[in-house]
Amino acid sequence: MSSAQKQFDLHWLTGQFRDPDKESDYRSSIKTRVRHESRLAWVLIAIVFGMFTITDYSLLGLTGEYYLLASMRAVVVSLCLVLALVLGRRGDYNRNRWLHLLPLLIVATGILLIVPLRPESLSSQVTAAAVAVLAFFLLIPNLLTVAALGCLYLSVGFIAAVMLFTGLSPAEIVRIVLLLIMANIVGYCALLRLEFLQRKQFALLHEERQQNRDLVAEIAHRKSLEAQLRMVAERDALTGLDSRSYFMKRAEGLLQRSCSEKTPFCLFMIDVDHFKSINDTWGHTRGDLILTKIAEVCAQSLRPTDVIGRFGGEEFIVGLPQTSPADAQVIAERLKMKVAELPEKEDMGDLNLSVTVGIAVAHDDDVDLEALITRADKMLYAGKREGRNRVIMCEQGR
Ligand SMILES: Nc1nc2c(ncn2[C@@H]2O[C@H](COP(=O)(O)OP(=O)(O)OP(=O)(O)O)[C@@H](O)[C@H]2O)c(=O)[nH]1
Repeated sequence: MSSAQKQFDLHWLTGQFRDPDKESDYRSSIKTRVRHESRLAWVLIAIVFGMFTITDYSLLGLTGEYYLLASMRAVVVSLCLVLALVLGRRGDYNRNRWLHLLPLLIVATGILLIVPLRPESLSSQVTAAAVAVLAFFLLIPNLLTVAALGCLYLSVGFIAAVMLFTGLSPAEIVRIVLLLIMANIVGYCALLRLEFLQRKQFALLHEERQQNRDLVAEIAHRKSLEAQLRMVAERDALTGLDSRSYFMKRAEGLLQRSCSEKTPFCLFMIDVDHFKSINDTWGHTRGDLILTKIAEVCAQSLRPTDVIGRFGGEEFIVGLPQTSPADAQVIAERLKMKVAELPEKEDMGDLNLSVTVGIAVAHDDDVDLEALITRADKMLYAGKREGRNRVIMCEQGR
């Protein structure tokens, strides 16, 4: 049996969940309904019990016996109304289970007291007792165990009262016993079935809610995985800049747009000079830090409309839409200067941190990003050849 099934396993005798926590959850979930229905049931029972004073009057008249009976009914009715009020506010199968038993005992006692007071109307009292047993089980909201206790008290008490106060023959008493046993069995089985059905319904609802919660959690998990995957695909893990592929995608779009809007577009290839010797001298961790700082400086110096990515190793790539060649030159010079002024290199002795920048300018009908990159790359290597730490722009006429 799976743990979920075990959790919703029901006791065959009481119809309750075997798992106390689950049973407590169920009882809490029906608390409001139980309070409302209990109040209604006990008000109705008080009215019905009280109305029998009219039949008592027609049978007995205004005799001492009638007054005794009427007073007893008045006490029972008052107690039922008080308990209806209390149950309406504090009724709870979890905490005040025995409060639900109290009105059953009071009404049962009322029924029992009628036996010695009016032994001549025993046949109608037997019917009333059997009906009361069924009502205890089926009409008054209660736990099966509590209803069964109330009915046991009524049935045993009724048989005892009959034996003590009516002088019926043993055969007639056996008939009454059988009738009450039958009423108890029918009521018990019906309420047991009801308890099973209600708890199974609760269990199904609970399971459905759990499945919904699992589904929501699964969706959130998948979304976060998707975001992580997107992050891995779009971002360079070391610098946080666009990855090469994501840069290409974005730059492609910007280049197309510049072409259709006939606005200038420039591309930088930036390479850190003598980076191998930085790694060799200060180690790869320091080299990584320098790369991160250069990336930061570059990203901060650009406009939000520009795109920057890590092209590979110690090489960065920048796309600048709506930027004239003259402006591109100024921006590249500024980037170069800012890298040279990086504070991170201050404790690195005589390190002269510098970058070489190759710039390519897109022409009006130039939509080939790869070709633009190749041109910028050529400028970059021209700059390297010419001694590094410089900005080289390709000739306007390709
Ligand atoms: N720390 C670090 N080093 C890297 C990374 N990617 C590439 N490198 C190193 O960068 C160095 C690049 O060296 P080269 O291609 O010879 O170029 P260079 O030394 O910068 O010389 P020039 O480009 O000609 O000025 C290599 O030693 C790579 O191992 C990285 O992510 N972190």
